[in-house]
Amino acid sequence: MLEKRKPIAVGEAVQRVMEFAFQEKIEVVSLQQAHGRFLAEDVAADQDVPAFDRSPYDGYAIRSVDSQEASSDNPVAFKVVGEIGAGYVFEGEIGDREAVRIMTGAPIPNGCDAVVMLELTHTFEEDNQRYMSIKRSFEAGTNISYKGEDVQKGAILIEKGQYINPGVVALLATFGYGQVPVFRKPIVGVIATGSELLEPSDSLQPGKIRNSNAYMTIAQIERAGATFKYFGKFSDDLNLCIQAVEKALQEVDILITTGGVSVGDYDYLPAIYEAIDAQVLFNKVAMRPGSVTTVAARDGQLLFGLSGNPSACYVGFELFTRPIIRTAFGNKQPHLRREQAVLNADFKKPNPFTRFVRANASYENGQLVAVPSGFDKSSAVSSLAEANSFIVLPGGSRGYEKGMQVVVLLLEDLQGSEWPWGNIEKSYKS
Ligand SMILES: Nc1nc2c(c(=O)[nH]1)N[C@H]1C(S)=C(S)[C@@H](COP(=O)(O)OP(=O)(O)OC[C@H]3O[C@@H](n4cnc5c(N)ncnc54)[C@H](O)[C@@H]3O)O[C@H]1N2
Ligand code: MOO
Repeated sequence: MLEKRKPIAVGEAVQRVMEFAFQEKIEVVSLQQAHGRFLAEDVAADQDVPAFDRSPYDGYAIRSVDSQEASSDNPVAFKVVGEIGAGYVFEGEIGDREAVRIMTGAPIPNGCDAVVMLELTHTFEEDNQRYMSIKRSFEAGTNISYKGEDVQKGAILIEKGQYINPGVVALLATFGYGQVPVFRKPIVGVIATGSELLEPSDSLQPGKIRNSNAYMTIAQIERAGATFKYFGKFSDDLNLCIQAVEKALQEVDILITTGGVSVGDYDYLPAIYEAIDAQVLFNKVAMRPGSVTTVAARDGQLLFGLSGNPSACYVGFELFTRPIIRTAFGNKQPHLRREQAVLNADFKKPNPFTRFVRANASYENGQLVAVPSGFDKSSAVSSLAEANSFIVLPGGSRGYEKGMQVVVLLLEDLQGSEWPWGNIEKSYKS
């Protein structure tokens, strides 16, 4: 049994977890299913884009040399010798003062080197022949989208590990990826423990509370990009919990439990880890909230014992579980993005341990400004909805004042940070 708990630094705890980073696994999905996934190989351009010189406008393709004498006093007429829409190729040859009617996206006919926008032309017919005239000259290259002007063949366009956003989907489609290799999502199991727990649609009863952690954690798992599997809530019964954990471990890559990690009579997590022969990596971290966060490993699987207190559970997930999920996606920056911000409110609580204050960070006059998002206790649920960041307040101080420069960790920024964040636990004053 775990008796004495010695807190370790947050940085040390993160490192112990990261040593269990996954072997990346790859699967192939259809392009329609690729959004929100992480690309498992570099995408190189195997063709130029555009693949041929093309017209960016509806108008007439001409040889610029034929337009040189045109002016408002001296319109020059061109014989219209053909028409070409997007998707077709003009096969003919064009001669002196001849033009081809061309649509946006159509390839520039051989011999032509400029496109005149339709609005700048006048058309007429003579002897059943169509003509168009212009009142000014055009340089060679006017209104031509050149082959390769967007992307040149051979360029690396997207690197392995990149999050697939709608723009990446467009590139994948452009380069022929009907099927896309992506990193497999780890399956993260969730078990809530506590005899006090009701499910969200249950009516409240004396002494009971609704289980918010399981659903919050499920949402965090999805935000991190993984798949969840919910095994339900279990009352504080050691044998039931051991069975539930064993069963869940057969079906998941990572298992999260919430609650039962402290020192209460019914806090069974330490006993569960012992019973299933899991190796505890740490069971106390010098942080608030989430000091009780416990992580264990068995046969390469990680078990996250997150706190029952909602804010502590939330913070434990973001600091320790999220980066493990992100490394499974080949992400070299799996940790929350670190930024500097101005603290926009006094924070007068003494800080024995490094504090991760749920906060709202936004730009004001080009400066990132962070303000605590509500009630600051590890039991708080109300401060989470508005939180898009954590303000990091290193331990060993009696409080912090409005206007100070602080480190913030951004929760919703897809572009993470590398480890180390830098020593975020170091006092701001020294
Ligand atoms: N004597 C000590 N008591 C406590 C210590 C300590 O060091 N010595 N640590 C405190 C700290 S810090 C925290 S954080 C909590 C952690 O407790 P547990 O993680 O063991 O969680 P529980 O005791 O099961 O529950 C704590 C709290 O959270 C509520 N809860 C539990 N599950 C859920 C859920 N799924 N959804 C919403 N809320 C939940 C539960 O009812 C309790 O109120 O321990 C301190 N105690
Ligand atoms: O684990 Mo607790 O969150 O330090 O309050």
